[in-house]
Amino acid sequence: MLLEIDNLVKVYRRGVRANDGISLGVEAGEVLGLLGHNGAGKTTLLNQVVGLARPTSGRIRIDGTDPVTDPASARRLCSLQPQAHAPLNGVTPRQAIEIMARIRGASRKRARQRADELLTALDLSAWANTVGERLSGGVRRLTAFCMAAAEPGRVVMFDEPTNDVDPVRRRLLWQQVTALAEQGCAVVLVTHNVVEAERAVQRLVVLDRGRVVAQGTPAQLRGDRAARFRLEVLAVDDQAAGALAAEYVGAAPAVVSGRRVVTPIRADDAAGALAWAQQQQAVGRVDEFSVSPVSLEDIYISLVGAEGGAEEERDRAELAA
Ligand SMILES: Nc1ncnc2c1ncn2[C@@H]1O[C@H](COP(=O)(O)OP(=O)(O)OP(=O)(O)O)[C@@H](O)[C@H]1O
Repeated sequence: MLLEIDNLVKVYRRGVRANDGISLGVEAGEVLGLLGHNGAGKTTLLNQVVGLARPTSGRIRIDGTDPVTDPASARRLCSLQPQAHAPLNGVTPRQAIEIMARIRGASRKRARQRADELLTALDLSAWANTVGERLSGGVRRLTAFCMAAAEPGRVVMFDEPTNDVDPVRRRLLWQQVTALAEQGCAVVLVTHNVVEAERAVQRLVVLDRGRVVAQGTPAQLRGDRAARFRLEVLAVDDQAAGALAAEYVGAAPAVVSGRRVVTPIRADDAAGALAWAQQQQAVGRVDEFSVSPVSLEDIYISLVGAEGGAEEERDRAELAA
C-alpha cells in the first residue's frame, strides 16, 4: 500500500474525538473515495497525512515515511487540495498553477506545460489570465484542483474538489482524477456527493463519527445488503401514504416522506411488489410507482442514518460552548 493508516485516533482539545481508530490503505493506481457526514472526521484525517495535525495515536505511512517524524518528506510525497478556497488574490489561475508546480519541483517548461494541459482539460482557458478576485467560486475551486494536480506527489488528496463546480466540468475533473491514478498515484477523493463517489472511485470508505462503518467497491457495498431493490410509491395524499406504508411489508421498514413511500425489498419480491402497486393504482390510492435497484445513496443513508451525525454535532457544539 502506498498510503497506510492504522488505528488512527485524533482527539482535539476539549475532547472532540474526530478520528476514532481509523484503518485504511490506498494502493498506487487506485482512487479511494472518502464519504461521511459533516464533522465525520474526513478533513482531520487528511491533515494528519500531510503533517498539518498530529495524531493522538495510531500510525500513518506514506510510501514507508512517517509524517509525524518526517513532515517535510510527507509534504513532498503528498499533494493536497484543501477544502478552503486557495488564496488567489493578485494571481491568475495560470500563474497559481505554475507557481505551485515550481514549488513542487517542476522545471519552468514542465510547469507551463502542465498548466496549459490542465486549463484546457478542465475548459478553463477563458479565465486562465483573470486575476483571482474576479473569478467565480467554481473556477477558484477548479484552479485549486489544478494546483494540487500539476506536479503531484505519489499520494494526491482532494477535499471536496467539486463543490460549486458545474456538472460538465465535474466530469472533466473526474477524468483528471482517473488520469492521476493511471500515472501511478494513490488518490483520495473526499466527497459528499454519492453519485460522484460511485462514478469516480474504485473503492469507498464510509466514515461515521470518526469511525469506518463500511468499505469496499461500490458493488460490494451494494452486494452486502439483502434488500437490493426499492419500491417507490407516490400515494394520492399523505394519509394514503401512511396507510400504504403500513400495509406493504418489505425487507426493512418503509420511509414515508409526504406522499412518497420508499420500501426496501428483496430481488425475489420485485414482481410481487409491482403487482401490489399496480393494484393500488387501479383502486385510486397510488399515482405513480417504480421498482429500482437501491442506489449507493440509499445505502449510505442506511449506514450513517438520515441525521448524518447531526446529533453528534449538536453534542459537540454544546461541549464547545
Ligand atoms: N482544530 C480543531 N479543533 C477542535 N475541533 C476540531 C478542529 N477541527 C475539526 N474539529 C472537530 O472535529 C470533528 C471532525 O471535523 P472534520 O473537519 O475532520 O470533519 P469533516 O468530515 O471533514 O467535515 P465536513 O464534511 O463538514 O468538512 C468535528 O466535530 C469538528 O468540529
